[in-house]
Amino acid sequence: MTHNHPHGPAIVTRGLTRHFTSRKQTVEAVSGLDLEIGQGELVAFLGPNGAGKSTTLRMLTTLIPPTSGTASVAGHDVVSGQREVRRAIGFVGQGNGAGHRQLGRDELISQGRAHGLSRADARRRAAELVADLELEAVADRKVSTLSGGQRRRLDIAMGLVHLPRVLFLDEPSTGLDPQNRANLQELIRRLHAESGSTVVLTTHYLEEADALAGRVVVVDHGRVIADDSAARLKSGLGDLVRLGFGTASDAARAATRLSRVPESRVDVSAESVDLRVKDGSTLVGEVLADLAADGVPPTRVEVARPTLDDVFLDLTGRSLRETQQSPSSAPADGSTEIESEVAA
Ligand SMILES: Nc1ncnc2c1ncn2[C@@H]1O[C@H](COP(=O)(O)OP(=O)(O)OP(=O)(O)O)[C@@H](O)[C@H]1O
Repeated sequence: MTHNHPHGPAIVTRGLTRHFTSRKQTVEAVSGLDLEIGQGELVAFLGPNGAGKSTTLRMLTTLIPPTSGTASVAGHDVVSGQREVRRAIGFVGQGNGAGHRQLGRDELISQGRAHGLSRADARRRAAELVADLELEAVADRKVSTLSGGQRRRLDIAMGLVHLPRVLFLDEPSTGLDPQNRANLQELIRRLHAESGSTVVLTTHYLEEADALAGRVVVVDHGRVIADDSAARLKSGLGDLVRLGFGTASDAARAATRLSRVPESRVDVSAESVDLRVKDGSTLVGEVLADLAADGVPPTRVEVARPTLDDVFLDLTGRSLRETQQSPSSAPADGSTEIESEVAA
């Protein structure tokens, strides 16, 4: 399943903005989004509930028009070239696209027919997708009997029936258990690698953005607040060395000492001092020796690699985890955390 792409980026937005007015109140769901996504990129839009991720996707997939600004997808304007955009894209929304008493395979065939394939081509395409996405166990069961994870896989197959050049997935793994979420992520990764399609997904799972996307666009209050690879976003922040002390005055003395560490940031809170510094795990030995020499050895030390949540916290002053409403919110997000107790 590879494509011959026309030249130019897959997605370009300029000042893309969408307002909603309800009960005389105007909500600026997306405010002046400027974005360029190249062909073949896998991009995650990461942000808390209400950040504007779905609204952005709904504009890019021509479901709603922008209030102002422009967007083009696969070389076509989302307003004047709505039909062409629709032909070029696949969209898997938050709800289940498949939800009938039909068999999974028949759903796929119907979808192919809806995209203008002949019956024979639709059958062939459905068979291809069943094989590619390993949907054999799903294809000959009624859609209504499938588990959440199986339905999401079938939904994705439905979005791929017409070989879209750009695939949009709105919160593909919301509501799935960790195992199904991991399986789905693996499917998306493989699909992206094999098809060469551009894939844009939204998520509020930190570990999903971290694991899946070459590029993470962090969105908050309708604006892009960061846009880079997860690795670069995190390395820009530095490791966190958290030191605990017996008393607040020891912590304050240690903080004064630590403020001399080059290219670092020090925050004191009661008996605890946070040192943000690149290569914290390498530096920690030196830091402990210095503090011991100054007569303020810490009673507790933790070194944590930065997470995308730390990036979000640094940018907004809020934790993405705290802003999540999902009850099945993600566990640890792939960071390694080394913790060691130091004898007082
Ligand atoms: N049809 C609508 N009418 C009024 N307000 C809307 C409408 N759709 C979205 N909004 C508002 O726009 C803002 C952005 O919503 P959007 O659904 O794009 O956020 P999101 O980042 O996708 O959130 P979630 O992660 O919860 O899906 C929110 O304040 C939301 O309440």
